[in-house]
Amino acid sequence: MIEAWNAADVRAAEAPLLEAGEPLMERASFALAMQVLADLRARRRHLRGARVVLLVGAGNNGGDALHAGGVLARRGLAVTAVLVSERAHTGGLAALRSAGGRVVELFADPARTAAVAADAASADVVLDGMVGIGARGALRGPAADLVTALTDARGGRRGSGARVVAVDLPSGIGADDGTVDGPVLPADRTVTFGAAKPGLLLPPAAHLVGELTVVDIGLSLEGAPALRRLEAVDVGRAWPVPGPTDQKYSRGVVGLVAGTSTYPGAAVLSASAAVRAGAGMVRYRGPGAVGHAVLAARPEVVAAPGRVQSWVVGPGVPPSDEDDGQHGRGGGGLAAARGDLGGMSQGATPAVVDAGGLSLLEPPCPPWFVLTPHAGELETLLRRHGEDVHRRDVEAAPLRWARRAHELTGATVLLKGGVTVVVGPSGAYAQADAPAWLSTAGAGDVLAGLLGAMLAARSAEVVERPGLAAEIAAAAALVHGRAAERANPGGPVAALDVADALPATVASLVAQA
Ligand SMILES: NC(=O)C1=CN([C@@H]2O[C@H](COP(=O)(O)OP(=O)(O)OC[C@H]3O[C@@H](n4cnc5c(N)ncnc54)[C@H](O)[C@@H]3O)[C@@H](O)[C@H]2O)[C@@H](O)CC1
Ligand SMILES: Nc1ncnc2c1ncn2[C@@H]1O[C@H](COP(=O)(O)OP(=O)(O)O)[C@@H](O)[C@H]1O
Ligand SMILES: [K+]
Repeated sequence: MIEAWNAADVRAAEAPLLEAGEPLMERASFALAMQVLADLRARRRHLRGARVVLLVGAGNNGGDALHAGGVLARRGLAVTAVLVSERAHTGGLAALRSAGGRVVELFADPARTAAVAADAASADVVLDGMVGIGARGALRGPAADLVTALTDARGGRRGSGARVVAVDLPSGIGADDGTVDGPVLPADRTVTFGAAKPGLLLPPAAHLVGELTVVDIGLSLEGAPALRRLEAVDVGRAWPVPGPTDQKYSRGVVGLVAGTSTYPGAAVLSASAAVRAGAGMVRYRGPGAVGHAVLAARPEVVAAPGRVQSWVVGPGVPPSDEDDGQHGRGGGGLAAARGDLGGMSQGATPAVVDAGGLSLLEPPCPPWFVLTPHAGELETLLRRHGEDVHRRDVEAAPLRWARRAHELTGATVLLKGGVTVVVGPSGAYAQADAPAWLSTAGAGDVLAGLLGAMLAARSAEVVERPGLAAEIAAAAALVHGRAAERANPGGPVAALDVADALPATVASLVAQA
């Protein structure tokens, strides 16, 4: 698991060590230099003569870059520091100069910005040390102009020309929330110190981080992290592997309220995913014609009422304001979902509430209800609660708005997207496991069925431990993303293929753990 800590927590953990005279900056910058050397060795035969440009701001982030530059210059690399501010870390500057590094005072001669950017773009490595966790707001002044010019000089493409290594974080991102309010230089790698910061894991900033390296500088961080990211081993270890005394009811029954005559496919996809994820049983409850389609695809599904350990409500059910009255026919669709959800809020059965189910919610909900909106659906849900928010706001600050939805409803919220953000009563997760190929119709229905099966398997525990639903939801996002990758590595996937890849994906996660 990757744990990410807010800037204030990192500073608080640094303070006593700095007071005790621990050389934190030396540790950080040495590790940074070693990472740069390792990356260079992988790309060229000789290090001598490789060109490194440091972009250096006024604070300790610039100090890290300058000290690392000193280490690299001593190894024979040609290092140039570009100062974007009048002030620069004194010790770092002295270290670089004594190692033979050059210094360009860009702040004193802004007309040179384009030329400096062109030179940096053709170097082997650019270290972005303009600001770290001490930044206030978007980059401004010469730093902002240099980033804009350098992004132009690289043709806007990451991976072309100089390799960009961000020091602690790509300068200008919101360290705690991943917001991007101005120019930011996209990194190929980010070397972060002490602990990951939430902004490195959250979109939109997460897309500018590249490969993430966390350097241990000896901080002891206390309390709960601001954000977590599950890794394969966490999910494999927690997977409910059946034992010799298990039977279908102990493994969990998923009740599926999904699909209408207009959208029967969603029910098929959710049912397939729940069956393929190892549910003990899947019960379908919905319009008869849809039930026939579900049974034709998955004969394992049972269309009779009975015991249920988790509900999945809403895939393929249009929101209530689109309901034209036909969806309630045949004892299924919206009418069934509405009746079921009302009863479920009172009971103690976990539920996944997706798509049209979201419009039926009547908060307060228990934390074992997991809402699974995409950004557009979250906009609708939040606006119904009086928030003046648009989809673009949700996309610009997903953790903030997922958290708001959790506060407003009481439910656990899984916000779908390229990075899936989950917020529950004891913390938040950000999962980035899925290839972009997964953004295809029906993928969300598969996630709903998969999550339903995972909640059903640990139904009683999910109700007892308020934070568990979020952990399971984050795990479902990981499994979903990995199944998409497994279904067709590097290429397009269809939603049903993702469901079909679940058994092998789960087997490999369990085997690795
Ligand atoms: N305290 C320490 O000894 C350690 C600090 N570390 C480094 O120190 C960094 C934090 O250092 P600081 O607290 O000095 O802060 P930063 O270096 O992140 O930035 C602060 C400086 O940047 C300028 N600035 C702020 N916002 C700006 C903006 N929007 N546009 C342009 N310039 C802006 C201000 O002049 C300010 O002095 C961490 O990110 C990390 O890289 C690491 O070396 C670990 C140890
Ligand atoms: N750019 C992306 N990269 C990776 N996964 C994505 C991306 N965009 C969306 N997804 C994932 O694809 C799925 C789409 O779900 P959803 O929007 O509900 O589609 P549908 O309603 O058609 O099933 C979600 O699991 C989401 O997290
Ligand atoms: K930086």
